[in-house]
Amino acid sequence: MDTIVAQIHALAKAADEAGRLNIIKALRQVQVELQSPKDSLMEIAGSGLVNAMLRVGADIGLFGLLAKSNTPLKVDRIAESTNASPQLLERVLRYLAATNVIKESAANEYTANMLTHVLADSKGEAMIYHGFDTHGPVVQAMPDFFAENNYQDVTDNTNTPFQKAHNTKLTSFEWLVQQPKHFENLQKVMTSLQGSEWTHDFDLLDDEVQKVSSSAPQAVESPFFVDVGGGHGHQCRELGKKYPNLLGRMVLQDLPEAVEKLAPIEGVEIKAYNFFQPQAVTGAKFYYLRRIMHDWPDNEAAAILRNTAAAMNPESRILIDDTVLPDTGANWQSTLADLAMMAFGGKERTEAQWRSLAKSAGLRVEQIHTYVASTYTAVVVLALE
Ligand SMILES: C[S@@+](CC[C@H](N)C(=O)[O-])C[C@H]1O[C@@H](n2cnc3c(N)ncnc32)[C@H](O)[C@@H]1O
Repeated sequence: MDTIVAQIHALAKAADEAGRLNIIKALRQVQVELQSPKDSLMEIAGSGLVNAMLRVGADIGLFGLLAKSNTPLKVDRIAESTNASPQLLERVLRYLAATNVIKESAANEYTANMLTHVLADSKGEAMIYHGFDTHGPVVQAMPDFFAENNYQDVTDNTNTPFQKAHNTKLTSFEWLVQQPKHFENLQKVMTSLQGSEWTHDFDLLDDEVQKVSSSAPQAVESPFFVDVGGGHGHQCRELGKKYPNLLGRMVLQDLPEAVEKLAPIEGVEIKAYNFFQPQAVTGAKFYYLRRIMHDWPDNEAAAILRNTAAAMNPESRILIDDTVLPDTGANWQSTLADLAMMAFGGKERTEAQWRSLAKSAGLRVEQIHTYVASTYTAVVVLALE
């Protein structure tokens, strides 16, 4: 068995990203095929428990404790540091080790594994809380919501499982900005999803950046890149690192609650902006919307695009950084993302859906730059019609 595992590790190490994902897909398939009906039913019975125990682990600081320790820790020592009883811990830790969240090193003794380190990081912790506190109740509400709404598609973001779960009439973002802790977790989660891969081999971007003088930083009156709904500004930072000549010509926009307390970012003008209002930065070369469109139903998504289009000149382009779903065979990650977006009124879109959305806002799809083929992640370039 160890030889097979070592061989799989070697294969994954030699593979590119698509190959790595294919190996995981094959392993999941093998697991399903090897499971007896009893195994499968037990797994279904326990679904949700891992998330609850992850939340408990984060609450008591378990992952940070294990990750920081150079040696394995006995349960009694963990109990002292966390104020949880050793008896409770013994049972919780045993389960977390059995589900590969932490590693059991000896009887009643535990250490961190790779996953523990991911969860100990502040972004991992934000994902635990976002998944359990914000998204978890929404998932629970989905079956009853669908039944009450006669199993119709979710197209109105004021009537979704989100409102049912959180007992609110507000849309998801209206609610989130009133819940600073939840909103902060979402922003942190966003900084952990993807880096600047979208810039790789993107000829349009490279060509346009070339045109920007590489001499002294220029005034922001002629902005080049506007990150609309850019959260904590991680994309502007990445772009500034890759293309220092853009410093001084980038603008970060997001809701006041997201940007008002943000520390300054070198070379980036930070502006509070609601994308349902007219876009005040006119004539920029690029308006970049990453993971924005998929948060909204078609009507709202078209309104955002129309507000942006009204600020564009014929040379301007909108860069939508999102998923382009394939017509068949979509993988579990993208289908999961689609249902997760549906839960508050958003959706992942196929190429035909992107084209029709662009047209409805007076725009045309000029190019689709797919930068991670295995996850269908692409920059959809829109120009004025
Ligand atoms: C899913 S996050 C994506 C953040 C960032 N673009 C990224 O890819 O990491 C959605 C972003 O849209 C922002 N947002 C939501 N409603 C907005 C609005 N009406 N105007 C401007 N930004 C908004 C949120 O604050 C959040 O930062």
